[in-house]
Amino acid sequence: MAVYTHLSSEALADLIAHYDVGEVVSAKGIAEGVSNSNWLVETTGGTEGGTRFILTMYERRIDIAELPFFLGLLDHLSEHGAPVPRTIHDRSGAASRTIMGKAVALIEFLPGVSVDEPTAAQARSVGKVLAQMHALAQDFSGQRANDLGPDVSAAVLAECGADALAQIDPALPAVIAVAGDIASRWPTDLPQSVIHSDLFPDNVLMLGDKVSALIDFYFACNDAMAYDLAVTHAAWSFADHGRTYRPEVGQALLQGYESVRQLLPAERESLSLLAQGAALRFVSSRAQDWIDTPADALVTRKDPMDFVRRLDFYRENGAQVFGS
Ligand SMILES: Nc1ncnc2c1ncn2[C@@H]1O[C@H](COP(=O)(O)OP(=O)(O)OP(=O)(O)O)[C@@H](O)[C@H]1O
Ligand SMILES: N[C@@H](CCO)C(=O)O
Repeated sequence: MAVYTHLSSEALADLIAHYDVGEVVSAKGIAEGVSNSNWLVETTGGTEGGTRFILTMYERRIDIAELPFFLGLLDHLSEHGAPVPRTIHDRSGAASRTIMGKAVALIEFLPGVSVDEPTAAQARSVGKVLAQMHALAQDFSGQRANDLGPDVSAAVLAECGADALAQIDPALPAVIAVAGDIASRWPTDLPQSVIHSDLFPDNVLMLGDKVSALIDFYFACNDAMAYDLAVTHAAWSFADHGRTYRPEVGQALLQGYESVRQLLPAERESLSLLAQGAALRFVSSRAQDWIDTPADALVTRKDPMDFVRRLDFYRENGAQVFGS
C-alpha cells in the first residue's frame, strides 16, 4: 500500500503539463513503499527524454524544506554517472511542485527489480556502487545532519519505555542499556561524505548481477562512509529475519566496496561498532513505528526483533566478521 492520495486524471494531466515530457498515456499506483505515494506515469515523450517516470507525492516523514537537498543530490549523482534517477524539472526549472497542498516530484524511471535474497555477486556489485557513490558525493554542496544517530536511537528507545518495548518482545527492553553503551563509544572522526544510510535491498534495483539504480535517498545525510557500509552490511547479509548470517554475502559486499575505495585502518577497526549502531538505528525506528502504528493499519509493521538479532550477532562476532 503506497498510494495515500487520490489523484484524478484531470489533476495529473494539469500537473504533467508543466513538464516537457509529453502527455499522459497511463498512470498506475505503485504498491511498494510506505512513506510516500508513488505512481508510474507513462507519457508520449518530450524534450526531457524517456516516456516512463515515477511521480512521488511526499506524504509524511520528509520535511519539505529538505527536498532541495534530496532532489539536488539525485541530480548531482546522476550527472556524474552514478546509477541514480535524475529529477525532471518543470519548465520554470523547479525540481518539485505543490499539488493539493502536497509537494510532488517527477523522477526518471530506471529499470530493474529489487532482490529478496541477494547473491554474493549482487552484494559485490552493491559494494562497488556504494563506494562510487561516496566518491561522487564528496563534492555535493548540500548539507544535512544525520538525525538518526545512536544518541537519537538510544533516546527514542528510552522514550518508548521498557513496558511498551516488552509488549512487542520481552527481549527488547535490554536494548535500552546497549544503546547507551554504543552511543557513548561512537566514533566521530571517520572520513565523511553524503551517505545513503538506508541502502536495503528494496532500495536497490538490479538487472541480473548489475545495479541499475539506487533509489529512496530520503534518509541521505552527511556522515561517516564506513557507517553507510555498515548499514548496507546489516541490511544485505542476513537471512531468516536476522537469524542467519550469510558470510559469503557480507564478505562480497566488503570486497566490492574496497575494490573501489580502500577502508582506512580506523574505519575497519570501527566497523563492528558501526554495524551495532546500524542495527540499533533500525531497532529503534521500527520499535517506535510499531508503537505508533495500530495493528490493523494498512501498512505492515516491520519487526524490530529482526535487527535485535543482528545487533546481538555483531556484538558477539563483529570483530571476527570485520577482521578488526
Ligand atoms: N526511479 C525509479 N525507477 C523505477 N522504479 C522506481 C523508482 N523509484 C521508485 N520506484 C519504484 O517505486 C517503489 C516505491 O519507491 P520507494 O521505495 O522510494 O517508496 P517510498 O514510499 O518513498 O519509500 P519507503 O521504502 O521508505 O517507504 C520502489 O520499490 C520501486 O519499485
Ligand atoms: N529500511 C528501514 C525503513 C526506513 O527507515 C527498515 O527496514 O526498517
